[in-house]
Amino acid sequence: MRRQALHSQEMVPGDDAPLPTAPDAEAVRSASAAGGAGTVVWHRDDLRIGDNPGLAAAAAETDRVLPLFVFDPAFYGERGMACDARIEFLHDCLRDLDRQYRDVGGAGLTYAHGDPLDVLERFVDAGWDVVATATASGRYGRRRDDRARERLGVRFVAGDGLVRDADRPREGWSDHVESWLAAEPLDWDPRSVAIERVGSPVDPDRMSDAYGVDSAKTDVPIGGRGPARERLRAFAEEIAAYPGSISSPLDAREGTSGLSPYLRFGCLSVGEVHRHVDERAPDGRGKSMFVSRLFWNRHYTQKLLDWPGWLDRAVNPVYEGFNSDRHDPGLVAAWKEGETGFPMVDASMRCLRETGWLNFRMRALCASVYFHVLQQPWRIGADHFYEHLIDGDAAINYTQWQSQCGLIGRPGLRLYDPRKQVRDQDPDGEFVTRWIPELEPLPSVHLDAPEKTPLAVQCEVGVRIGETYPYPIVDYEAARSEFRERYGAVFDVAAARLGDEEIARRASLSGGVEAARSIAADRGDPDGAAGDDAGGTAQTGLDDFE
Ligand SMILES: Cc1cc2nc3c(=O)[nH]c(=O)nc-3n(C[C@H](O)[C@H](O)[C@H](O)COP(=O)(O)OP(=O)(O)OC[C@H]3O[C@@H](n4cnc5c(N)ncnc54)[C@H](O)[C@@H]3O)c2cc1C
Repeated sequence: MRRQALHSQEMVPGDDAPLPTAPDAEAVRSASAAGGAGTVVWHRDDLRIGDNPGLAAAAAETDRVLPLFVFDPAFYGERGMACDARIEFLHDCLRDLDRQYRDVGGAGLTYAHGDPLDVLERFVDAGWDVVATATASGRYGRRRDDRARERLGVRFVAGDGLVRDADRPREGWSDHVESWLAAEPLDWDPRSVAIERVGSPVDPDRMSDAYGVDSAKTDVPIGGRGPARERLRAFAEEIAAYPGSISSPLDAREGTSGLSPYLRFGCLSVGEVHRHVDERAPDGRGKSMFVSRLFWNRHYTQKLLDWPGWLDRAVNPVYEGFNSDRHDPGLVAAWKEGETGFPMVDASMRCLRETGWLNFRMRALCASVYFHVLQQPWRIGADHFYEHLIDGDAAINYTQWQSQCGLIGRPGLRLYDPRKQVRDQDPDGEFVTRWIPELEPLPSVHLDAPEKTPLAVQCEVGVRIGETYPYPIVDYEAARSEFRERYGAVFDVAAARLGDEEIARRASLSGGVEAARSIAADRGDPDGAAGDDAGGTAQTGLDDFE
């Protein structure tokens, strides 16, 4: 059975938790009676004490804060859709957050376990207020936060650069983010507040034991602010090399910032990263390209804030269920295992499973081949990425998947050719043979399409395509043309749907509702005339955020 998604509507967390809800009500009551109640700061994906909107707001209003992290059973075990390596990374970040509080003279972080609402209720009943930093989440997190607000009066403090409560969030959006990035960090004075803690029987080690967390991944970064700051400092010094390192899967591992897991868990704020690079990194193309990526981070996160359906429904209803009738578990399994017969895809998928990270280009390639060539349902692929990525971020992962697959219905769909990617990004076959050692003996000139290697060469080097390594699992050219035909056949109808106010809003394009409407006007045909060039090879850059 496939794992239940965290964001699914039906999820009921906590019903099979192997640990009791903790700390218990009595422990909370007696700690509160001893020193009086103040404000609980409920940490979620903001695992830092600096530049933290929720914490800064609490510290400004009270002289007693209690930082709390609740281990939610929904994120663990079979239903959690998080690989053990991501959980271990989270646990590193939590130990580090505990240290951050102790380093400024506080008692540390209180750990709890259970349905967050049940845990928070114990504090509210004992007289505490609760504050949290607002975040963009899917249906599960949204429902949890709505209930926390309504039932317990939890206050969510915005400050992440996203536009909330606006009728048209995309109007003036870039200016808004730019001025947010230029703002001063949210400081607070640790000497002005007592940082309290309630003893609890749970901590990261106990959670790992209880849920059997034991990662087999390798080369995974250590979580926490120290490693994050070190990575940021080193990257800023080498930023000039960034543009040349982005596309190759080998160069990117050291040449891009590697900050994504730290941003995902909030060890660093986006603003802090921006400030450091702005002040310390040399001006040039590397710096401006990197800063544009920080905008993309906010852009894709804004999309999820604008419409939670990104996680489970095609943004353009015309593409809902596309490829579902062709679902072939054998093709999906081959893609997940790195056994498709397309070396760049297979090397990337094995690398993802083993290390939990891939550069942007290879993520896009694997998503493209999965949806456009193997023609499989997008969400199964997106869930697999989400499970294995250490930086697995619901907002970015699922919106990127839908964009890469072409589910928005805008022109400029990009189809990646896995053989060209070998020739362009790995001409010596270093990446491919690192992850597919069975191809090591093959001369690198054959690594883009091993099935075309002359039999005499195969015999000579002892690699038999079809035995040592699979033939391509589908005929690339035929599958691609078939996809283009199927996709193109409904493209004009899909483009027309972008003219609907509701669809235009949920698409959350960088140009807002107007941009969606103009696609509908230029390319849409509600009566469904086939767009024979739709899904063509147009290579849009990402500078328009798609
Ligand atoms: C199908 C697919 C799924 C993805 N899933 C995720 C995910 O779950 N989590 C995630 O953080 N990124 C995701 N990305 C975006 C991107 O691949 C990663 O952010 C990047 O590879 C992380 O490495 P880095 O920190 O060294 O990146 P850098 O190039 O150093 O970029 C710095 C930061 O900018 C942001 N960023 C960079 N590229 C993008 C982008 N295209 N979209 C949005 N933000 C971006 C990230 O926060 C990143 O950490 C996905 C991309 C694709 C195509």
